[in-house]
Amino acid sequence: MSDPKRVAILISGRGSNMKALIEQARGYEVVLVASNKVHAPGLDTARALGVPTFAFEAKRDEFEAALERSLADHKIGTIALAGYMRILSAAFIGRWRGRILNIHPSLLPRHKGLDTHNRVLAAGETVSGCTVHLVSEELDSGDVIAQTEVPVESGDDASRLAARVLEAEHYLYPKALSEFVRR
Ligand SMILES: Nc1nc2c(c(=O)[nH]1)N[C@@H](CN(C=O)c1ccc(C(=O)N[C@@H](CCC(=O)O)C(=O)O)cc1)CN2
Ligand SMILES: NCC(=O)N[C@@H]1O[C@H](COP(=O)([O-])[O-])[C@@H](O)[C@H]1O
Repeated sequence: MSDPKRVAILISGRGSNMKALIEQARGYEVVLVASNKVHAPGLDTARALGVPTFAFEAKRDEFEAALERSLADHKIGTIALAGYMRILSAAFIGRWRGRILNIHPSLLPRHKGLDTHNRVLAAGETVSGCTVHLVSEELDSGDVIAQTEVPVESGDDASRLAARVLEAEHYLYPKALSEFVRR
């Protein structure tokens, strides 16, 4: 039987949000870190923190089928995407509706998709931020769970803004997940 408090994190890269979710876990347990990239640096971080990992490189459907077997084996009830750089299939979303969260580095619904910080700067925004949202079939369009505003400062480039927003993400995501699993 799956348990909403048993969380799997999906990553594709360094996983700094994954590290924050593991280290600041309150009211939930991260029991698996999974990746579609076998050399994702975040996998080493997870192992160093004592969290079991699953990594497999395959076409989307094949990866998702193997992932779901691992999720079932670990009795996962909630999935947290953390820099997972792949679109989840509609079939997967349908089976996990309402149980997948993601963090996005803008104030959704503004600036969905990739290259977010450059687009925020190009739009002349004075305030940016990050959003924890439910994951639906349409990219970055699920219900908003939590948001934090972050100022855009004069002289910001994408890298400086990204670093400021990432700091806010590392606070927002664990807090939002802790409240989500208790809802
Ligand atoms: N079905 C959904 N899947 C995902 C969502 C979502 O809202 N619905 N959120 C994304 C968010 N994201 C990163 O966090 C993300 C955004 C865009 C892309 C993307 O365009 N990927 C391309 C190429 C990826 C690759 O190089 O393999 C693609 O999948 O065609 C990825 C991630 C996470 N998934
Ligand atoms: N659209 C998704 C997206 O842009 N996600 C962003 O990728 C970074 C991953 O960092 P991390 O791997 O260190 O957590 C984070 O800033 C996250 O918001």
